[in-house]
Amino acid sequence: MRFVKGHSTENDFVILPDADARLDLGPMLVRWLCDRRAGIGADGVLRVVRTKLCAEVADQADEAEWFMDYRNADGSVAEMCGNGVRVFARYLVDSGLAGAGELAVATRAGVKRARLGTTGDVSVDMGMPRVLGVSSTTVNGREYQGLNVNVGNPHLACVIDDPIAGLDLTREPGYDREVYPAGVNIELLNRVGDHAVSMRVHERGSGETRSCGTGAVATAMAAAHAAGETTGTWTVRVLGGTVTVTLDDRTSHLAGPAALVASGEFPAVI
Ligand SMILES: N[C@@H](CCC[C@H](N)C(=O)O)C(=O)O
Repeated sequence: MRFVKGHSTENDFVILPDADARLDLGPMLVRWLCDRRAGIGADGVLRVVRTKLCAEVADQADEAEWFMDYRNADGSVAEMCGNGVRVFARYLVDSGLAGAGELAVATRAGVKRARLGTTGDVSVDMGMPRVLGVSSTTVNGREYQGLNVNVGNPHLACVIDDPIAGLDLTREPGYDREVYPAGVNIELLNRVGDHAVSMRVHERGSGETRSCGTGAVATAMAAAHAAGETTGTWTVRVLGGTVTVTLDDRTSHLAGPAALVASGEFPAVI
């Protein structure tokens, strides 16, 4: 079985080319692929499959030839992955499955449109994030209030005064399971300058990661909200680099690097 390894700002993925939907991608295989000691190692898996062959997204096939079938490191399925969709687009272009320019990708959260050249950064239209209210999280015994934002997947983004560098995110932060029955991605952020924030994230299904694209959009939304703004461009610094989020009154865009770094093979039966 062939794989490609890619990342954006160190949020890393195993990419599995499966154009004809032949692969039975169960949670055990995903967990092995993502295992950093016994497997290949990644925060998640991106299966590359023809949209028309996947019943759950076949209605998007007229607009997007390829479906990003995203899985978290624990084997769970998620609706959307902002860094993943940019790495996915880079893979499609670099492998000749799509041309550079604007490129539609089917996801469980609907069609996303990426824009990229033959090299360089990838930008994606992430849609309008939905602010659903406020909620709170408990990290290292401290409670923080934040914004409940849906970016296709669920987020709780908290602007905090405590320095995020001092937080221990090795364990899952506490959250309100009535508000988030299917789990949540939790971002903690500090303002670090004019329209600039620094963010750490604990991802549902993957633990602390070095970046999260949907999390960066939720973060920009929370930072804008705290500043009394609804539009604008935000620099979001993460442990693995920097991404940019632009909010306008119709949609949001996420831009930043996306790179393919290795390829190889693993046995079909592991
Ligand atoms: N890292 C991703 C988000 C991946 C999915 C998330 N863990 C979830 O379960 O919703 C990103 O870049 O957006």
